[in-house]
Amino acid sequence: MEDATKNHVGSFPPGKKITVVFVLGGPGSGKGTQCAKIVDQFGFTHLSAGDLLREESKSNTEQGMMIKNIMHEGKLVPSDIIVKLLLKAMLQSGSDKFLIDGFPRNEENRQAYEKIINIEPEFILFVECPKEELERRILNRNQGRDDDNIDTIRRRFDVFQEATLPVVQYYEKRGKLRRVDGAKSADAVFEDVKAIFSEINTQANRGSSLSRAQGNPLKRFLDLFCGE
Ligand SMILES: Nc1ncnc2c1ncn2[C@@H]1O[C@H](COP(=O)(O)OP(=O)(O)O)[C@@H](O)[C@H]1O
Ligand SMILES: Nc1ccn([C@@H]2O[C@H](COP(=O)(O)OP(=O)(O)O)[C@@H](O)[C@H]2O)c(=O)n1
Ligand SMILES: [Mg+2]
Repeated sequence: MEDATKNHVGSFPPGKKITVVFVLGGPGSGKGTQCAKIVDQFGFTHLSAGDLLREESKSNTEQGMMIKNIMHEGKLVPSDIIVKLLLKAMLQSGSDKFLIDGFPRNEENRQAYEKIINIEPEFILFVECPKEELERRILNRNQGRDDDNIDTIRRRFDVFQEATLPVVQYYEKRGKLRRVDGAKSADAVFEDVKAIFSEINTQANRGSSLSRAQGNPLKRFLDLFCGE
């Protein structure tokens, strides 16, 4: 991977409110589809953890090859890698409203995010959909994805069940979960999504999501990952 210390990626302007929404749901539930609609209507910056990893996997490095193999197996990439990619993309975007799609997918992802980025999510949009429908959608997705084959799909379902659902429950216990029925048409799902996002828009002036007490996230990132 490119060494972030060699790039000036900037930092979040001090005092600026940074809004983060996590978007979770089974593989094929329509996370990416809804995120595109939210971007159009609410002006968020969409960061797909899977897309960032797919891009990184193209680099002709040991890490690129490792990511490619893990994704092909339907397993989860180590959290430090994905959190680094997310933070870099957030800082480079210059945006202050982020939809983080497909993250956190396990407890380790969640803890790494808290340690390194630590911007309290406004809420977690959870797109629910039955397994049979997920399988049907993925097999018809036609995006040429290496992991959209029946063997990998089954393993991704297992990972979702075993690793991601506990994270969903974690946020549910804290009153942060906003569920939508993803089995409806994409436009019908978006009607429900709109209602949820309109709610945060009207609360836009309620204090900062960014925990300033934690200091500059870029500095924490460099300290934690790049040593000296
Ligand atoms: N509500 C929906 N009804 C039917 N098909 C959908 C719906 N939402 C998305 N799709 C289709 O299902 C596939 C998976 O959607 P995608 O947004 O890539 O899901 P995810 O990002 O959760 O894996 C895509 O081919 C997409 O066009
Ligand atoms: N937080 C994440 C997100 C994705 N990934 C990897 O990326 C793959 C594809 O993720 P994705 O979000 O693009 O998949 P969909 O849910 O959109 O089908 C996952 O199966 C994992 O191998 C990961 O390791 N960690
Ligand atoms: Mg997706």
